[in-house]
Amino acid sequence: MSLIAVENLSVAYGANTVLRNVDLRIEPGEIVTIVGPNGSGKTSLLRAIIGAAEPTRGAVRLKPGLRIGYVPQKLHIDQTLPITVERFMRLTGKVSREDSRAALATAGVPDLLKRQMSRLSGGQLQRVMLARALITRPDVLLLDEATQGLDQPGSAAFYRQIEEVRRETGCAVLMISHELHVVMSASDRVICLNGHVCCEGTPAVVASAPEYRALFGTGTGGALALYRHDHNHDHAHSHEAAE
Ligand SMILES: Nc1ncnc2c1ncn2[C@@H]1O[C@H](COP(=O)(O)OP(=O)(O)OP(=O)(O)O)[C@@H](O)[C@H]1O
Repeated sequence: MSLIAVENLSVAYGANTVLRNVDLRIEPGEIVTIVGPNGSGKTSLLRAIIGAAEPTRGAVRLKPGLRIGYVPQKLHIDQTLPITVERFMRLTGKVSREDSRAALATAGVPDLLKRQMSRLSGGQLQRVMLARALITRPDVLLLDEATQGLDQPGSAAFYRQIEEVRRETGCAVLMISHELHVVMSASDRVICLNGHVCCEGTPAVVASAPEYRALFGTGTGGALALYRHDHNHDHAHSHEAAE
């Protein structure tokens, strides 16, 4: 059974239908990326999956007992409110220090427990958010543009961390991103959304699909070129280069 099965889903806000007849399945352990223009319904799709948006048609079926970890788009930390990473990790429930440490280690930031949230860099903050989502040992991680505000090497490093998390925990990943070329190389499957599923498939298939090209225009050539470029290098080398 799929972890998540979205069947003929439509979502509307009042009279404004933002998703129409969307079908999507997430299988264990796969990394799936949703791309699409602003306002194309990407966040609404994630909200429908976590039960925060009501379908007007169709359904979202979750595997019984499915554990979901959610990393939101951006968290605004009040600079005047002192809170350590350790406290932040415990805000949503009873979490042992060992579990916090383990989750931070999996997220690639093992030494941040005592740090102030407001003093973290953008990349560190996103990893702490990732760690918090990992605390419940999710079967699937949902990430909503988790690299917003990071520079390109920062984003690339974050996505490599996601691959590492998948390798270590075996969880599936469904993420939204605007950074097509960075994300594409980290994804097993890409879904191009524009109110409906325009096209989907492996990164290379989607990048060359006419529907995708129509939506992303001139950016597409660059994305495709970069995607190919990434794969012309062996992995060890490209990892070093992007650090
Ligand atoms: N709570 C809401 N009430 C009314 N309209 C909404 C609400 N949330 C989103 N919308 C509208 O639904 C459409 C889809 O929004 P959504 O946030 O799902 O798109 P998105 O693809 O994630 O966009 P972006 O890339 O800009 O984050 C937009 O036109 C938006 O204005």
